[in-house]
Amino acid sequence: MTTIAILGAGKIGEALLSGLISAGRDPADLIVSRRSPERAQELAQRHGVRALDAAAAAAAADVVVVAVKPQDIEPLLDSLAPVLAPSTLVVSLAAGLPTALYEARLPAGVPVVRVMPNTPMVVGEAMSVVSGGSHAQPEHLELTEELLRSVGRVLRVPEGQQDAATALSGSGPAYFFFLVEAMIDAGILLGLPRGVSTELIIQSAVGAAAMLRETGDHPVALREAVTSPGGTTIAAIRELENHRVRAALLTAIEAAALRSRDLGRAHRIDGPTAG
Ligand SMILES: NC(=O)C1=CN([C@@H]2O[C@H](COP(=O)(O)OP(=O)(O)OC[C@H]3O[C@@H](n4cnc5c(N)ncnc54)[C@H](OP(=O)(O)O)[C@@H]3O)[C@@H](O)[C@H]2O)C=CC1
Ligand SMILES: O=C(O)[C@@H]1CCC=N1
Repeated sequence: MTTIAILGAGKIGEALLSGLISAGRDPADLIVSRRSPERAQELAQRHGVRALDAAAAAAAADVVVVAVKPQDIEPLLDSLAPVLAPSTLVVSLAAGLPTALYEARLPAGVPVVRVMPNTPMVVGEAMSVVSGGSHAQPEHLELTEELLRSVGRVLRVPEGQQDAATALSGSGPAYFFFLVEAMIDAGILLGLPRGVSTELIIQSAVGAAAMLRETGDHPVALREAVTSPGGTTIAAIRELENHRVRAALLTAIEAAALRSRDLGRAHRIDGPTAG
């Protein structure tokens, strides 16, 4: 069986861990690592997996998933370099970090695949966007995609599209949660009990998402079908347009992509950037 080490089992790392276990992967084949050994042990006990420090976990694994914050990558790669060889596949989930950074810091020939997943992997509904580095062979991409398909959908893109993908689907669930939160508050403003407002909005979100996926209809057509002449929806849409919500989304998502690019640029490929 393939042994998988998740280095940095925080929010997205634990989401992957629980998604893989729910999808039927044997916990005996999974290892987790966190900076705090106590937190790693606690997580390991909760999921019935092993906890090791990063270097020991990587040495014992066939696939090393890197899920630390981009700011924490340098010391981690320094600790992994002595234990990794080209027989181990490195899968990076970190926003902004190019495969070239890993390739420069790890032994020659280690295959690296860059992935931008998202948290809905806890319910098997992730969107994961995958790109291979220069030593990644078709079998490395296929193995990565097989793992990620067990927790959702997978799309392969050129690495140059990863910052955009990060802004769209990596961060995307947060935009929907933000919208839902605001819509629930609107129900409170209108005098509904919070529980009622929450149920109305969540079911509307689930229903709208299911229609988008299952009908394949364009979002404009689906919105137009809700928007009766002289009715309630167009009154709300006028306010959304007055408040430039569409422009705000374009600017917000562009800001996320620029931030992803900057996170990558903060690391010189041949060594840490001073200051
Ligand atoms: N959250 C999300 O929705 C998504 C996040 N990502 C990417 O995933 C990465 C992690 O993000 P997120 O999960 O939100 O962050 P978290 O802070 O929740 O998790 C980061 C984890 O890394 C651990 N860590 C740091 N250094 C080491 C080390 N040397 N060895 C082992 N573990 C270490 C931390 O351990 P400790 O807790 O003990 O300090 C922590 O658990 C980022 O690069 C982000 O860009 C990608 C897609 C979506
Ligand atoms: O906010 C972040 O930086 C990470 C990457 C994508 C989602 N969360």
